Amino acid sequence: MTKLSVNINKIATLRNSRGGNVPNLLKVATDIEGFGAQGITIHPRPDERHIRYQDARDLKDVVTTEFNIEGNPIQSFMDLVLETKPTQVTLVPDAVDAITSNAGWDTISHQSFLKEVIAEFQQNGIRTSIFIDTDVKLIEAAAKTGTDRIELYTEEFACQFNKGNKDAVKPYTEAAVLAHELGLGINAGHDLSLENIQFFKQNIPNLAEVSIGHALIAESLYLGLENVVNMYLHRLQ
Ligand SMILES: CC(=O)[C@@H](O)[C@H](O)COP(=O)(O)O
Ligand SMILES: NCC(=O)COP(=O)(O)O
Repeated sequence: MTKLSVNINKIATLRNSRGGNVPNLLKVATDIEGFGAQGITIHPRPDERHIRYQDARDLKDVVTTEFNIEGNPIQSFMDLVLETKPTQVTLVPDAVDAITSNAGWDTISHQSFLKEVIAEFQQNGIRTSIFIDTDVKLIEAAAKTGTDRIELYTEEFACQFNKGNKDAVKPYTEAAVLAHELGLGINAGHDLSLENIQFFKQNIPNLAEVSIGHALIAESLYLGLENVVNMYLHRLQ
């Protein structure tokens, strides 16, 4: 079974746009769990443009499924994760000014740094995952960091799938086979959607978890619009 961890960054984006507490991030997380999702993912960025560090602290007491915190392990992020002790930390090498995550780790040149931070998280009972591209050498080097899992960075797959190029899944299949042989757990995420998720799942052996946010929230808005417009019309009769 592949677990679905819902990334709620975009709920925080919407909340922050008005400065109040609508939508209520904690209630949304609880409801998503109630609807059956097996995890909640957040990606607090240093500028706190969506998820705030305080959200991570508040969610810690609310999330009852798998809690996954993603981010670049700068000192403030490390302190937050060690304080909140989520189920899993996903390390992402994103620049401070990145609009969204746009690269996986170079696990060769950052090998000793990754080893060090991964060991610290694991000593504190936190499962680790590394956001990574499909390159064989990077997967082999990831295994040497001691990480529990990798998260395959799926933007390129999603982009090619959208253009009708289904062969784009092949490097992901090969990376997953190799990762499994090396004893790594396999997660995946970025731009996964209702359109591409079934095909991706069918082609990736041992896929433990996907984290999905942007498309899932956009699809929820769209699929919910008819219902809500009609509820307003009913109240206006
Ligand atoms: C690692 C990853 O792919 C996601 O966390 C993605 O970066 C979502 O972050 P944003 O919501 O800030 O785009
Ligand atoms: N790790 C990927 C994630 O949490 C969500 O990415 P996206 O669906 O918002 O692109």
